[in-house]
Amino acid sequence: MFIDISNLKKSYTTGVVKTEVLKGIGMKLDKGEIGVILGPSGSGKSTLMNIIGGIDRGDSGRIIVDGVEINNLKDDKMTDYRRGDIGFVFQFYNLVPNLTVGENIEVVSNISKSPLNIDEVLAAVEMKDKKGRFPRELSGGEQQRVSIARAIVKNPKLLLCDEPTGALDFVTSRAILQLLQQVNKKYGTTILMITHNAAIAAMANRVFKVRSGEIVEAAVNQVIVPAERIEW
Ligand SMILES: Nc1ncnc2c1ncn2[C@@H]1O[C@H](COP(=O)(O)OP(=O)(O)OP(=O)(O)O)[C@@H](O)[C@H]1O
Repeated sequence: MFIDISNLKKSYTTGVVKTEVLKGIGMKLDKGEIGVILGPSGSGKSTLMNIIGGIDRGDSGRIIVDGVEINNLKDDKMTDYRRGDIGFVFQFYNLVPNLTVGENIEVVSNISKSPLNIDEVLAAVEMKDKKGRFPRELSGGEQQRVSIARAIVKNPKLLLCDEPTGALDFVTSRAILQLLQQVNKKYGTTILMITHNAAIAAMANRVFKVRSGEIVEAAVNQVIVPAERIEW
């Protein structure tokens, strides 16, 4: 198992109020698979993903990623893990506005141990001809392509996508999902994606339904639907 989580718990305390956000999560994902996390707003999806990505820590439980128990890592090792092994894609792209497309990718490539070739990655996301543009000169879908290129240039073991199509229309969303499926095939990158959209689950190997901090259903898809055939 590439991701193997058991009994993960997490609470946040605001003032005197303690909220249990993750109540004993268990989930598994194999190397090279696509996993989709489905669930309503506030159910704990981003908290779970942030813990898997080393942005946050669980209070208790076991979180093994590629054979390493990450919840016990010292801060500097956690930073190495987050920087080296994990690619992040968010709903609102988070590109640096005063850097060009190429430069946005270069800043990540420069601090990576074994980066992929920038032009190859830009070609993979069909943005090679826009390398010199600034983010404001791109559509939302194009900005998301660049943010995917930035996430994969470091050749991450795991690509974490939090609502990657949340701000995009249907056609653009589907193109982005197709791109993620292509990245998964071309580079063998394991992908874990959060979405509100149940239709997207059809392109995943495994689907995890989260409600109020618990996995209420974990399903394995026998048939993986190509993203271009998904409708909603
Ligand atoms: N840093 C924090 N401090 C306090 N409470 C937090 C913190 N982060 C998240 N929460 C709370 O934890 C709960 C789960 O939040 P989380 O962002 O994980 O949900 P989500 O399923 O990703 O929601 P959405 O789909 O709206 O992004 C929410 O009630 C939220 O208010």
